[in-house]
Amino acid sequence: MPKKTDTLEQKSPAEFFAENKNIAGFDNPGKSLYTTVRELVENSLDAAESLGKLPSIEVTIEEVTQRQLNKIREVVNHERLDKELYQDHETEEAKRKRAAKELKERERLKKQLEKKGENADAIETKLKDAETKNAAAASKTVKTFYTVTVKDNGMGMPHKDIPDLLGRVLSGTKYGVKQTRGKFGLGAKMALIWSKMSTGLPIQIRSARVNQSFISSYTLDIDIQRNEPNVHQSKMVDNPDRWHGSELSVTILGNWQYYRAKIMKYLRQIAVITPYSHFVFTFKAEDSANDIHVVFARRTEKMPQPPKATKHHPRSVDLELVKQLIQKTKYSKLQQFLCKEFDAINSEHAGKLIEEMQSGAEPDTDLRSLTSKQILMLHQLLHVAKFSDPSGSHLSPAGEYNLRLGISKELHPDLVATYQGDAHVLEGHAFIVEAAVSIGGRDIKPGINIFRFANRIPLLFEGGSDVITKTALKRITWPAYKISPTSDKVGVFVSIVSTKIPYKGAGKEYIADDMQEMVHAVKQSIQQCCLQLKAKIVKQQAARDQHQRRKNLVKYIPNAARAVFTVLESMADSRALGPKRKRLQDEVDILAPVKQMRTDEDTLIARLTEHVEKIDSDMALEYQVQQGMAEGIRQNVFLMPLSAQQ
Ligand SMILES: Nc1ncnc2c1ncn2[C@@H]1O[C@H](COP(=O)(O)OP(=O)(O)OP(=O)(O)O)[C@@H](O)[C@H]1O
Repeated sequence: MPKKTDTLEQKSPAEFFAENKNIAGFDNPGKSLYTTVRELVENSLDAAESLGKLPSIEVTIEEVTQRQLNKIREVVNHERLDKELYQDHETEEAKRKRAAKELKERERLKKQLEKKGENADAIETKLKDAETKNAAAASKTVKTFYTVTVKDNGMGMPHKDIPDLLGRVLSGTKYGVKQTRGKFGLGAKMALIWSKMSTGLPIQIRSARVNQSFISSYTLDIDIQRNEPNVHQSKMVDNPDRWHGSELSVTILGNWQYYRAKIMKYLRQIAVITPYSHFVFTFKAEDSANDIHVVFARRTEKMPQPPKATKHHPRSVDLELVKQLIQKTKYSKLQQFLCKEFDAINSEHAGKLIEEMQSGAEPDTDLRSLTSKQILMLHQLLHVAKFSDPSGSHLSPAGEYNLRLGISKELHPDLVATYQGDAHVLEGHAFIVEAAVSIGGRDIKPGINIFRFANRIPLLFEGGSDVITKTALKRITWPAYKISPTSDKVGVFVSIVSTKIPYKGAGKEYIADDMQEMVHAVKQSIQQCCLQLKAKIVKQQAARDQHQRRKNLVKYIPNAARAVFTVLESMADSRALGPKRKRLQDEVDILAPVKQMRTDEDTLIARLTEHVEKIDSDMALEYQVQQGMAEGIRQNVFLMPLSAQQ
């Protein structure tokens, strides 16, 4: 029995997500800054790619101090009356103790670095870094705010839909069966909810559709209790240049200091997976000396074919979805409905399925007259009947070319191998796994460095539980491919695309490791890259061995020549030649040139060097021939004279 005081309450979706921000990746101010950038950038990429436009995206983060924020909000910045009331107040005694502790820590660090043999400049830089970190920690009670602005050249949003798209949680245009980065209709709204909770400032939007004569300009926030947009201002501004795209700007509480590395890593990885995009990133600090400006330039105009919307696969639909489809479809007859609304069912197949239902329904039964029982039977049958798998042709993987290009441009590895697998199926949704494995390169640490992507988004958090991390670390026998998982600098890049990425959670951080189909496809694609690398590594190793052998032989030539020449000299000098010595002299006749001083030590060195080089190139040729034969059947090429074409 509920207690009398128990009152029934209902929450709107916006309230739920405001109270459980971590579910959507807004765990703390730093992570919220990261997720805001990420959600806006991903919307921009979706918007440009769906138009078939090469994305050009500008990301700006501008530091806003509490004072500046108050000015924007028209709140008077008051002087503190009682300093002791404040968290950041430090007594003289506490200040003295902190300074002593920092000095001690500095000395300890200095000694440690000197012991490691670091030079004076490096020591000074590291001490400065440590001081900056201390200062950041000491000032952690001082809150910093940021205005995040992301501008794109995408398809823009219809004027009348903007309030709903950006001010109502769980509304969006990406719920269909199509590969998109966005899926939940949540990301941009979470940024708005966080801005409302942390600064109270609304979001600013400018947006224009292709060939639109005006630019929509909105200032809006969200009524969290009602899950409704709250429009402060809406205008249509002239668009003489026919600009199209969107620009969203939101001011939130954040922590650049702690999340700077993650944000930069995110941008760099998104540049790897979309080398056809152009990103301009600017950080405007309060002190302009700390400003950052980075351009991730477009390296190719070759964009993957955009993903296509597809139909629901019969194995992927639940009972509710079947009912919804029946309500929404424009088709009125059962047979038509089955073959038009589902993937993998043609008209004949639909007829057979209806017969198999044995429910009294006929191919031309009116859909709206189906009883609940008949719908139940249909749903059951869709999950037990045999259907061909979705083909995956509607998906848009990055492609081996783009993957290789992105990795080469950002990391400059010594070796890289790529592989794109066939389409596989998970709960009625097709997915494709692509992989690349690289060796060496810039900013890569010795060991296995994993880069995860899903629907061309980098995944940077919760890697430990992810199917890609677990497979790369536990299911690949690296030494079998002549790769050392501890001392080689190995980059493992895996990108999964699907109409439904099986993320754990709305934060889109990782894909679970408990789906056999996924585990198998990820493992296979990494292994295929490793096989290609093994062939290259073996060749490199053989070339290195050969080079070493030659080096060793050449190294001993002067000694050997000297020894041989001394022997020859003493033989030539010898007056008493026995019969055996005579025979040798007849057969080889090498002593005469020595006697006449036509052969000296240098001649021997030159001849020996010539001989080593000849043997070396003979062996190299033999090796090439063997390799050529080992690499499989060659196709004959027939050449004909140009005159034969007439
Ligand atoms: N830059 C943009 N250009 C065009 N449309 C946009 C842009 N940003 C957002 N939208 C529209 O607003 C909708 C809502 O965006 P939101 O980020 O809230 O969710 P989503 O991208 O659909 O899904 P998810 O929560 O998984 O990111 C999108 O579906 C899209 O239609």
